[in-house]
Amino acid sequence: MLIKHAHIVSDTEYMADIQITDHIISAIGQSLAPRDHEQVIDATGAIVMPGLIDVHVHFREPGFTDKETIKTGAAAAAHGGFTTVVAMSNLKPVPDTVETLKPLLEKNQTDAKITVLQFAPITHDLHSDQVVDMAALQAAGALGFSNDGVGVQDADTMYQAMQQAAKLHAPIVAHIEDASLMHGGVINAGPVAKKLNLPGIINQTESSQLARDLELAAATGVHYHACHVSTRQSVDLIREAKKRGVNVTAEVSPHHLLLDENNIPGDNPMFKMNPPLRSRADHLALLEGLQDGTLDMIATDHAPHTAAEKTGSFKTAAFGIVGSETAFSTLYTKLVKSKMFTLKQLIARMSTIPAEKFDLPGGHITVSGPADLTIMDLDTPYTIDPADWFSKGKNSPFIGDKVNGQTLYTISQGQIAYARA
Ligand SMILES: NC(=O)N[C@@H](CC(=O)O)C(=O)O
Ligand SMILES: [Zn+2]
Ligand SMILES: [Zn+2]
Repeated sequence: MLIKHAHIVSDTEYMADIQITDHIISAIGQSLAPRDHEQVIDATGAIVMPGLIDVHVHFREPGFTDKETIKTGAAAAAHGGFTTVVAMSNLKPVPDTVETLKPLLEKNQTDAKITVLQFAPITHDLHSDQVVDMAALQAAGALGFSNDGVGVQDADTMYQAMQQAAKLHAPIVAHIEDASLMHGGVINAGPVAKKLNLPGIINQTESSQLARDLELAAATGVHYHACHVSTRQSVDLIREAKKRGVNVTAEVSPHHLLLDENNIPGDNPMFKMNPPLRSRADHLALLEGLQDGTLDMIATDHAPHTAAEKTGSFKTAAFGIVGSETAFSTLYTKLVKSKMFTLKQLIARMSTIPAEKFDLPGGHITVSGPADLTIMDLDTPYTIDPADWFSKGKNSPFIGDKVNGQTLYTISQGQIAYARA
């Protein structure tokens, strides 16, 4: 395959042609000539960036395939420009043994045109007592360990898990939530919760468990990754922990970067997710944390649910929104076009940095590197419409928004995973 007239935006920005042989970038140069029978893509007017990488998606298979399957989730990710994703393990059965993990890993390969990697759980059945056999699950192919969906409530369980993971050089990827502080909350504790008469979730539900975990991470040396950071207190704790050398990385979701509780238009569960949209002050702290590197990367927390689960009230609807097919366009439109971030900074946080921190392929456009590339049209505005999506989940607060950033091609391991018709 030959990509002509590529405006490459990676570590540096320049014009070149890119030649792909099998799954590798074989040449980057000026006026490369097509080989016999070579497929030629003319990228004139678009940008070519390293394929996006999302370390936090929910594909719901096995167990909840009315919400999403590996096939639909991976197609949605490819449509969003992602060439590698890492899937969470809040599934049924939870892949907490080699017997349940193996078939899932196989299906991640066969049903996806992009690279789908997998976290195994930290504990059996996501309960807070018994740590899984991490060595066996890692040997079977798990990238790391996460109980995403629920916090690990017992400190000693987390401590033991971190000790095991540290030995294996495997990351602990934490959904940080002290269940005893939830009190049935469904929205951020604050003026909007009061106005809508809904039970609130205080910031300390997240930050108090994060403080515990950072102490345990410091003691064990494990690579500790904080999922969907949502509060200013968490940003402060991570900034301080990094200063003293704790091996911590953190992600923030597009919705927490783009919205806060003031954007919630009444009791509409399209705006319900865990952790919730926080205050304006929290929102600004997350943007600042992403800017200064306290928050390393952006991850979507793509969380599809059925239409029935996302209608009605905040009180009864499921937590979570989809993100794969809107992340790049919404972030590009609101953060880059407004000049808050440069395009290079956004791409670093959506590709280069997650690749580096989780030791994943891609993140750069280089000769001999993997042919994981996304060709993106930044010029043509369009309106976000779930009818265009591959995901089964249509639960998004961004429906109807006018954005720029439309994927033309997603090329994963040298193969076209998505092409705009
Ligand atoms: N984020 C959510 O609101 N929901 C996620 C779980 C999670 O990411 O914690 C889900 O699995 O639906
Ligand atoms: Zn979570
Ligand atoms: Zn999640």
